[in-house]
Amino acid sequence: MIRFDNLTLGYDRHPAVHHLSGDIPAGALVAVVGPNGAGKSTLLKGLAGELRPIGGRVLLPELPPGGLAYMPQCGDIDPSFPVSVFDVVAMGLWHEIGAFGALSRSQRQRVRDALATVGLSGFETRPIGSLSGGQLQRARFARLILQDAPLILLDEPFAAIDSRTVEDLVGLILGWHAEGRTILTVVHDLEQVRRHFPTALLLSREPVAFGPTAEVLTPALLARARRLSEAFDEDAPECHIEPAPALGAMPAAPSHPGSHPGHRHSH
Ligand SMILES: Nc1ncnc2c1ncn2[C@@H]1O[C@H](COP(=O)(O)OP(=O)(O)OP(=O)(O)O)[C@@H](O)[C@H]1O
Repeated sequence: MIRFDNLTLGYDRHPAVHHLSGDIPAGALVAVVGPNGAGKSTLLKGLAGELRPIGGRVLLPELPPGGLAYMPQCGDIDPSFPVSVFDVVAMGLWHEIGAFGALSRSQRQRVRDALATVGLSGFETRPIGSLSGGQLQRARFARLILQDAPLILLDEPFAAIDSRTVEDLVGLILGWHAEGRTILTVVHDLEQVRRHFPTALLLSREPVAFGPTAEVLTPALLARARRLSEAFDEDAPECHIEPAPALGAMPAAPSHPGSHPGHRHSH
């Protein structure tokens, strides 16, 4: 389970996500939606530990090494770096082999299997910079397959990707969900969310709703998110609004035997 406890995240004390409280149950597949600038990427950065909270905290379950996989929108792979597709994907095994370890035979086979799963067999020796946008996204997913993390955070994984590749990548995500992993994905296309994601978190600087997708993506709640986003004062000096109530629609968190919430990012 992930617990948000009055979490406020931002940059130089300018808040981007205000007073988020509530629980995301273990095993949930959550689409994070909201207008541009709503704080979706900021929330994922906060969860990934890349951003310290301005206030409140995030509680994550105890995770094994490499147990949190975070795929930012971009910037995690430098296409000008002279490295092969195979080597980039093999980085998903870093938590098993360390920074300078050599791959065993079976690990090399797992890299090839992950490439086959995303439809990139035959691309092993290609320089990473020679891939198209969709092929690069497939390679990033292959790396995630190898990381094998119980908690997966994806920031707009379908941006500028053709519909066939989106379908393939959604299939992978649904497979991870069926395996019991917890997945939060920023998605812009609300039709995709309605079709594939059982739960949605609607953000607009502050939480608007969380729960079953059909109850979150209603015209009234989407309009409220738009209004909040338009009314937001970018120049507000620092966090001053009152805490929002905890999100009532958040499903109760199931107990998770063997997991002891670890305190992270407290402020
Ligand atoms: N590194 C940064 N430094 C300062 N402000 C930032 C930084 N990154 C984001 N922001 C601001 O925080 C707010 C939320 O941005 P964020 O990227 O989280 O929104 P988003 O919902 O992911 O938007 P989009 O849908 O456009 O990707 C915006 O006002 C943005 O300008």
